[in-house]
Amino acid sequence: MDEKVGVTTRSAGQPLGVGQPQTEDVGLVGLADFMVQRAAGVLGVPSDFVARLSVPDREVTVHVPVRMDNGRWRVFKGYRVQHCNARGPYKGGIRYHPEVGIEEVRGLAALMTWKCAVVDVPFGGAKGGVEVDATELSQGELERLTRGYTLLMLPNWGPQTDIPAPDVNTNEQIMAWIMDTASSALGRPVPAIVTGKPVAVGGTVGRREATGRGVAIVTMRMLERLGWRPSSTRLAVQGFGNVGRWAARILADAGLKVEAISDISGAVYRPGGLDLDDVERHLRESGGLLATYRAPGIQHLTNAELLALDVDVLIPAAIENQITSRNASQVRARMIVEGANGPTTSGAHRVLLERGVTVVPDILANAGGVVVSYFEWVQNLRGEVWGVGQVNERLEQIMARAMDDVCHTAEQYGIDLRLAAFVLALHRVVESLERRRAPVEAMA
Ligand SMILES: NC(=O)c1ccc[n+]([C@@H]2O[C@H](COP(=O)([O-])OP(=O)(O)OC[C@H]3O[C@@H](n4cnc5c(N)ncnc54)[C@H](O)[C@@H]3O)[C@@H](O)[C@H]2O)c1
Repeated sequence: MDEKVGVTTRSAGQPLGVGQPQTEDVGLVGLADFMVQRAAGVLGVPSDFVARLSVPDREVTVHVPVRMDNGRWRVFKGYRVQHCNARGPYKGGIRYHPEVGIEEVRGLAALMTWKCAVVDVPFGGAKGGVEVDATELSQGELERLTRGYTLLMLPNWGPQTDIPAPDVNTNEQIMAWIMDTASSALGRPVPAIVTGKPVAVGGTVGRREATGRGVAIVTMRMLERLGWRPSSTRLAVQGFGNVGRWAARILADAGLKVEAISDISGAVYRPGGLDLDDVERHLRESGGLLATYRAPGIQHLTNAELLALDVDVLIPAAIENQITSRNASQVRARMIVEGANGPTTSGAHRVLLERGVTVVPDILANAGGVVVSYFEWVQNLRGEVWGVGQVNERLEQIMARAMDDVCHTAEQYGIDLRLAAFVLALHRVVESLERRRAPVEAMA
């Protein structure tokens, strides 16, 4: 998945950037708005330019009629927001959620612009959503909804225009339906119109683990910068899903001691390190949750206790708003790598910085998914099929370079890594807009 849900503090109709956070605990989108404003201050970007970037290029609302299994029609509301394509085609996931709304989609579309710019892939930012509780639909209804939404959005999508991907409650199969619907409508195969597809229909190897691998790459890079030895670094990971599981596994393979992991049922902790193979075996065989895992030396904790464990690195990789101004002072890790989107609120971030904790921000740390989406798009456009070694090697190069760029920006301006990531992203977007519209004398 490319992106997942966040919270916004904007009120209806209010553009991005106007609603500066007033409260201590502003989450994902509100915090991003605020960071863009601050980044503009650091770079001296004029307010009219920021205002221009505070609203999306295009917002499309569609009403998708779907014949339900009982023969009756239902109409679902769907959105696509295209924020900015200064650096390349719009790119961003589609989420199916009953509470998805235009404001949330608008905020997340802008975040994609910044995320793609931080890792320097040639995409702009977009996001889509359909107001639906996907668990209430049969597979047939879900397929008809997806095909209907795709047909209505097709005038705005295309390999060089806007390329959707999975997000909350959408998956590889839904991307395959999108690709199939677009290809049928256009009369030719267009795999590059969507990423996150199954490998059998033009998806790429390495996509599933890409975000967790990216988290692991930036973590290792940061350890190197700080001079910490992997073998004496203790790690706790909140969330053992797509992102957390892969990050934990790859970092354990790199020699770190993964002492605690958690899922929605709670956390398991073993000082000295968990046997992740044994945990995986348990999850596979029981089809269950971590709360039922038993092994010698294992302690069961709550998620809140995991966040406060005495470890060196904490990777929150579950959901947003986990580290807030209420619990930030209890965090004992010296480094936080944000695998999830928006796990740290604005108030918490301030507390952590005051305490000298290094926070590797989400728009950098979890960008591995969109980087490998970019690889999928490139393979589709060129008719190539890359091996897993090539995908992982190029992912490593891009994530490591982005980490270095963000650290360099932080040093250059004497700012924290989150602000540095936004400064870098804003700089890249503004530069591309300016060069595209530069007057003749700027070419000298
Ligand atoms: N999957 C991606 O490619 C990707 C890309 C970028 C960002 N992200 C972000 O990473 C985070 C995790 O995504 P994922 O794809 O791994 O999701 P997932 O659904 O695969 O896994 C989520 C994990 O978090 C746990 N969890 C859920 N609610 C929890 C709670 N209240 N407390 C503690 N644990 C809880 C779940 O049990 C599960 O282990 C999200 O914030 C998502 O937006 C994911």
